[in-house]
Amino acid sequence: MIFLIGFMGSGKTTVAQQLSEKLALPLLEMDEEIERQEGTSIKDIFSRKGEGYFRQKETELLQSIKADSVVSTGGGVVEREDNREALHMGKVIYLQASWETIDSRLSNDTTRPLWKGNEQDKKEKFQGRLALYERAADLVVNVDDKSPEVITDEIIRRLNG
Ligand SMILES: Nc1ncnc2c1ncn2[C@@H]1O[C@H](COP(=O)(O)OP(=O)(O)OP(=O)(O)O)[C@@H](O)[C@H]1O
Ligand SMILES: O=C(O)C1=C[C@@H](O)[C@@H](O)[C@H](O)C1
Ligand SMILES: [Mg+2]
Repeated sequence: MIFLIGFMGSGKTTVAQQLSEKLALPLLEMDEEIERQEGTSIKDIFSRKGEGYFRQKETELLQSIKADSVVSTGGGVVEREDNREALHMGKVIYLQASWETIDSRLSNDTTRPLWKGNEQDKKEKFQGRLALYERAADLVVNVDDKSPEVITDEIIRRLNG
């Protein structure tokens, strides 16, 4: 099992797809799976049922994973202790991106309910998460100024090395 963790916009979804193809493992995109189960968007789940409800679904899904696969997690998966424990069942890869990378990638994004407020609010959320990602990771891969292909190949090389 390979878990990709990292802040919103770090490239988990993009890289997980390529990684699953190259390693010939099934792909599980957690945000997408929750949207499928709930029959609506993450944004809508947050606004109708609240973040607590979403987090509960996220934990249940994580704890239900059995098949060897590449898992693209949601950016907030490291917030709960239960989730951090569940991640130990696999290799945890942290896609580490600078604030500048995240801010420029998400500049026009309106789909992520927790990417909101002024620059300061967003930056605080980003900085508050960094230590959690680092502590949860088996492998830290910096993604700044690298293409998804280069990142994917680096992960495979370092997993085998
Ligand atoms: N290595 C990269 N270089 C340039 N752009 C990238 C790279 N990886 C991802 N992107 C772009 O950045 C945006 C965010 O990427 P992606 O959706 O994969 O992030 P994420 O980590 O899954 O975010 P979230 O946690 O919100 O699901 C997308 O528009 C994607 O095309
Ligand atoms: O960083 C977060 O807390 C989130 C990231 C997204 O992947 C989604 O899981 C949701 O928007 C929450
Ligand atoms: Mg994603």
